[in-house]
Amino acid sequence: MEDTIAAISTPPGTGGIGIIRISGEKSFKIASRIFKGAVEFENIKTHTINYGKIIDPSSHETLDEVLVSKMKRPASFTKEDVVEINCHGGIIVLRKILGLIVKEGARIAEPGEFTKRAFLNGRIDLSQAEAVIDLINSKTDAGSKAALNQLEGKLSKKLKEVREKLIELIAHIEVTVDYPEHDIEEITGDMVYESLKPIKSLIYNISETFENGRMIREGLNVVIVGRPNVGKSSLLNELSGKNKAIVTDIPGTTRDIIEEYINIKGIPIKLIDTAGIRETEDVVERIGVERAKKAVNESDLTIMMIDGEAGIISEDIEIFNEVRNKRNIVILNKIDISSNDKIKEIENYFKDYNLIKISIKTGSGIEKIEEELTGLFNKGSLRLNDEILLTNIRHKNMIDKCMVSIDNALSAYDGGMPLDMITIDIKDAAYYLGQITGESVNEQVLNEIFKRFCIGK
Ligand SMILES: Nc1nc2c(c(=O)[nH]1)N(C=O)[C@@H](CNc1ccc(C(=O)N[C@@H](CCC(=O)O)C(=O)O)cc1)CN2
Ligand SMILES: Nc1nc2c(ncn2[C@@H]2O[C@H](COP(=O)(O)OP(=O)(O)OP(=O)(O)O)[C@@H](O)[C@H]2O)c(=O)[nH]1
Ligand SMILES: [K+]
Repeated sequence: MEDTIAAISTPPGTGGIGIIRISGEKSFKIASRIFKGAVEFENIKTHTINYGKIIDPSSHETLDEVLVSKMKRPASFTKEDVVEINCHGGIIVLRKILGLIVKEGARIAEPGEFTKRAFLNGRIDLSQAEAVIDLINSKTDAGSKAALNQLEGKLSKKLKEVREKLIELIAHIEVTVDYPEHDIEEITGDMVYESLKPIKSLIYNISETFENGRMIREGLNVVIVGRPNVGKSSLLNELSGKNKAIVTDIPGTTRDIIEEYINIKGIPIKLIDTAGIRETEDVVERIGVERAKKAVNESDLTIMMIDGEAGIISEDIEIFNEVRNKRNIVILNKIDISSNDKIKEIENYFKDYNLIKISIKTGSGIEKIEEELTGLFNKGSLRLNDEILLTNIRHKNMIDKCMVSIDNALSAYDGGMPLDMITIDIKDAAYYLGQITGESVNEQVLNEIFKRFCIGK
């Protein structure tokens, strides 16, 4: 018999209500021992919520006044008998009740164990279980929508279809190879080739969605660079609408990297304000400079800022040299106090680049930056509702391995290999898809995945 598991499923700390969840064969028996309400627990109807008290049967001490829900298997999250106790939120009371439940025969659940059981008992597949983690951890609206889509099984459904097609193909080849005398229609190399081609393009298309998927999950990485005092911190503050970065008129006040998540039309953007890329004798600042260079290398876009009042100086050019080969936009700031000559000079220097003129002080031009940022993302049209989106690097790796296997099968055919050799690659392809849905996944991968969950999930 599987252990009966229990955990506090609400976040640590004080809240209005705290929920303890119990799952497994003993959960109803345990609840009967500790719950006293108008109706005996065993007579409570499944999927109802009931008022009563939690009383320690050995000391007769009342621990809390609660609402208890009963969910009879298999119609529960884990597909096991589940009891949920809604307590008053204090951690002391919650721990006391959890202790009592353990004394009565349950054990404390490991992180993610409820969800792991939901997976092992077949209620959700592996990619859906992973979507639960993503949903919990999502930082933005778009990120949580993508996770919810995955939780609803859109990705799984597609991949299962493809995997079934591959398996049918393998079966057909095996019958052809092993029982040539049977009167089923024999499969030819050409037929295998023709079946694999559309699968390859489908897998390729799914793989391609990862670029957007990653951005949705993690946010677009945007790094702001420029020499001291051009207005980097001011821009970060303006775009984020908060006052996180320190704005001063002493050059070099941004000594380190400041990160801020913002949301423009539902698109998550991680803005990074740097100390500027430039050589310096100051040790503290030099570390900042190294980190700035690293941030630029990892960014999806860099915003290079120029001070329109001061015009271009050699330091601007040095900084621009670090980012000119990256995806970038150039911002001419402080147009409110820039002379026409300086503006012309800057326009001329950056005539082959995307130059946006703004004044953070007056607010002019800021919306052009926002358009530029959202435009990067799927050319501005974020269609999340019905699209499959790969957001998980593990899934992306498996999809790519699947693609390589299909490619190998196709080139094995081109190279005149016999059908039974080609099936080896097709089997690999099916195996990799199964690694995403959990149909061919091993214990170690499972443990890796579920340990990322929080306790009580
Ligand atoms: N109190 C509480 N809230 C919660 C959860 C929970 O476990 N407990 N969930 C946990 O993550 C999420 C809800 N997800 C759930 C998904 C399926 C089932 C469930 O019982 N499914 C059954 C019966 C469905 C039905 O009655 O139609 C099934 O699929 O067989 C429960 C919760 C979020 N909120
Ligand atoms: N007139 C005018 N002043 C601005 C504008 N944008 C920023 N400033 C001012 O320029 C000064 C420097 O701005 P910051 O945002 O601190 O510049 P920074 O690039 O982050 O500076 P460091 O941290 O030194 O690298 C502040 O006094 C701002 O108020 C603008 O559009 N017009
Ligand atoms: K600053």
